[in-house]
Amino acid sequence: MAETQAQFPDLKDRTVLITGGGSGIGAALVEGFAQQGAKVAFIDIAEEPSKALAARLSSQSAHPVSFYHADLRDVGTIKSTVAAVESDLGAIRVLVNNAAWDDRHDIDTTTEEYWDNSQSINLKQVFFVSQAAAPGMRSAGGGSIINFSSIVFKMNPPALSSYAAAKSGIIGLTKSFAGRFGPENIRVNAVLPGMIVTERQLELWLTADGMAKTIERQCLKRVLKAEDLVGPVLFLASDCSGGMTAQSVIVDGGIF
Ligand SMILES: NC(=O)c1ccc[n+]([C@@H]2O[C@H](COP(=O)([O-])OP(=O)(O)OC[C@H]3O[C@@H](n4cnc5c(N)ncnc54)[C@H](O)[C@@H]3O)[C@@H](O)[C@H]2O)c1
Repeated sequence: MAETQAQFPDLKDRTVLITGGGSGIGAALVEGFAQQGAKVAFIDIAEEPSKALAARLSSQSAHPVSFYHADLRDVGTIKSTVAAVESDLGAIRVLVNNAAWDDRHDIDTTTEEYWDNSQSINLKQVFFVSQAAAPGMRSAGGGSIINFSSIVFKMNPPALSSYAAAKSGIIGLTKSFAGRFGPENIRVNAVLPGMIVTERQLELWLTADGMAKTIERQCLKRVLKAEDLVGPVLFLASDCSGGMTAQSVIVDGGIF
């Protein structure tokens, strides 16, 4: 359940597309926007959890929540899926580029194939989903694009070089897109989460010791969860942040 109580009336009936909405932070965002009465579409590669999420939320939201199964590593698939969302729900006014793959790898043994695959999900698709959604936003009079980066690239992570490169690349991409699209009233901002405890993170990467060390570095002495991203993203999506673009918003409990 998304925890934010805030209401952003301008988001009601607005078409919102969230990539990687089937689990983790993306799923909390799907729920958060649905609670605002937005028309929410999300893309994911994970069929079962995504279908279950869409079914659960559709029964309790003003509009049905629409799941589109797609592999974002394929640019043709991105184009056809964005076109399908627009055809079903109208021009996308809010795009949240949330999907990613934070796999660990050793620099010495990383292959070209691994690198290309990692960049295609962590960076390349952010460009092409935004490129595909922008013309509709432009025709509709404007919009808001929110790109998920990470604080991790500032922390010298030894086993995340490709992911860190992509996440820092998203900052540059955000600023370039903001410059290009600002005159068309399309705002583009980045969000940099810190350690966000999700089921997947707990399964794959997080240990009790690692979590304690991160909380030690945070000003806020508690675990941050997916729901902690909902309020900041709703704010960036809403006209309440209408003067903000090209910015990086850190949500890390005060590490930076
Ligand atoms: N969880 C954290 O601690 C943390 C920290 C910093 C930044 N972030 C960023 O926040 C965002 C969400 O993080 P999360 O932990 O919820 O991520 P996650 O890995 O749990 O979720 C990503 C979603 O993207 C989907 N996805 C992966 N590959 C795909 C593909 N090829 N096509 C379509 N969908 C695909 C997955 O199925 C999943 O539902 C990511 O951009 C991540 O980099 C997370």
